[in-house]
Amino acid sequence: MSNGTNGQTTDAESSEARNASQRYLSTRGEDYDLSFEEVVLKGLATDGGLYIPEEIPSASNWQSWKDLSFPDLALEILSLYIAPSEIPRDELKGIIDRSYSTFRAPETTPLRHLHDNLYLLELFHGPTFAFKDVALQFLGNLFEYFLVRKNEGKTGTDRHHLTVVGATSGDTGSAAIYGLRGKKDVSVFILHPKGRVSPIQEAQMTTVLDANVHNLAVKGTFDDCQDIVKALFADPDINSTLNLGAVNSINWARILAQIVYYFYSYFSLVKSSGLTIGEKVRYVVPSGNFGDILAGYFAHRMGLPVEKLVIATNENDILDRFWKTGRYEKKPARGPEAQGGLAVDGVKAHEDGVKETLSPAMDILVSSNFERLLWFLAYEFAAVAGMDDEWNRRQAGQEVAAWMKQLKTTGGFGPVYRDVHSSAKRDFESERVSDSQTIDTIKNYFKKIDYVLDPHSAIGVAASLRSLARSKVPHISLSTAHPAKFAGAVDLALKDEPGFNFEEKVLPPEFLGLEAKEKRVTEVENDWQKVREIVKKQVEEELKGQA
Ligand SMILES: Cc1ncc(COP(=O)(O)O)c(C=O)c1O
Ligand SMILES: N[C@@H](CCOP(=O)(O)O)C(=O)O
Repeated sequence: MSNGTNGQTTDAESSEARNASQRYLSTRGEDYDLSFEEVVLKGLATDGGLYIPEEIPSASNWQSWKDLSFPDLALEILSLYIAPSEIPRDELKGIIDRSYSTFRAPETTPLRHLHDNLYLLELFHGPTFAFKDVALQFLGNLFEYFLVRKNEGKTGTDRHHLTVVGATSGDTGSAAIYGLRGKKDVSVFILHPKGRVSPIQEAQMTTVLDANVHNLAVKGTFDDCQDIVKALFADPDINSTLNLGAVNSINWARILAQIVYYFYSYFSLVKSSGLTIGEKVRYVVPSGNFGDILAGYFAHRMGLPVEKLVIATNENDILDRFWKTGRYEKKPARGPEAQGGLAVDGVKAHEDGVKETLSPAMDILVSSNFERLLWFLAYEFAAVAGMDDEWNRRQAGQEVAAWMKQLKTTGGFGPVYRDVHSSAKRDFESERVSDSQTIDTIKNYFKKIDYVLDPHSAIGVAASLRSLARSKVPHISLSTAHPAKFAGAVDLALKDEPGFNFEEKVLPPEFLGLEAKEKRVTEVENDWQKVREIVKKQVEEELKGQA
């Protein structure tokens, strides 16, 4: 283990200065006792696992945070996971303040009352109009902070250069690019599935012409892009020579930053409704890679009064099927969909099993962050045996490693032990929403309250309505993107509605003329070794230019 503090302290000293919630381990058990800086810069663990804190901190004083601004609340929450010996509090505050100064809404993530007990948490007021900005503005500034510190007094090839590689189904890519464009000592490579992101999302990424930004259009699906990224991280050659960094939600900092808006929206609700602090609410989260809702799980475990976290999937429903059956399986669709034809809803399914839906950012077959939840479930299961913490952690790591191996070799695993499934059902419920239900929801809310939902947020609202039929507590439904990013789906739902005009009602001035701007993008085969060569060559050129 390295000390992660620019050589100022020994390993033992820096480890001691960190609480258990500020020390990190891998979900597959082989990597442990890492610092926050190490896990942020490494992204993916050496054993292929994802980093998690050794312990989720209990925030006994959370109620005292009620009147804090978004950045001040972020400082309180993030400080529990980042030791001041790693980032002094005033410097962490500086990083946070810079990150949220770019948001258009004064509250950063405003809460809107839709009707009755249903509230919408608008997460799309950042630079790229999607919830990813909340974490990626922070991560971009965090990378910069670590690099400036590492490179102090260094010149030429002695400088630490970070090569960021990320996979996107549309939103992570542009948010990462906006968070990292023009930053010193960083090259960014974003892989998107060619033709499977919306035209605005594609333009947001490819019209950024900064020299350190590279868009790669992969002939394949989002899962193929994600697999290529993971294969690059697993390759010792490129990983160590190019210092790979992750911007996807495999990077722990992504999950961490998202915990903040669960608390913030709870306090907004307390202040704007009759809710008494301490009463329970439900959060409903449009889900794909399981990163957003996992942040809600952390908030809940830290003490936030959550009755249930409701997972809302589109027709790519691996998560929904797990909650219903206890089995986690990619399982290609049966029937006409499996032949690549049109299914009931007009949804196109590809041979690989991924369906092309109207909510493309959630067209994901394998949800990478689910692995983090599995670790906590396996830990809880192991703890029943009454052994010590170290034993429980080892057991959890072994269990997760075995499940992941089975997923890789057979395409699925399960059913998991009954107690593991029950623990998952204690905290979560799930709903699957079809394309036609998505369209109906967009239509209904436009007619009912003159509000335009994007298709992903509409999935959350449709799931919320079902959940409201089971529970009377207030529901906070997460709105994950601005509707202008998904003009096709919105237009399909609303084009015949009297009074609807996309340009006037939906399009923000920032998107005007975007698609006509100059673009830069490279088409690549669905082959990780070919991608590796492109990345290597490009970084070498950039480094030569700097030497
Ligand atoms: C607009 C939008 N909604 C929902 C999701 C799903 O979030 P998660 O992958 O964190 O589950 C994504 C992307 O992942 C997204 O871009
Ligand atoms: N929907 C995402 C897919 C990548 O997920 P991530 O949260 O792991 O980065 C996207 O829009 O790119």
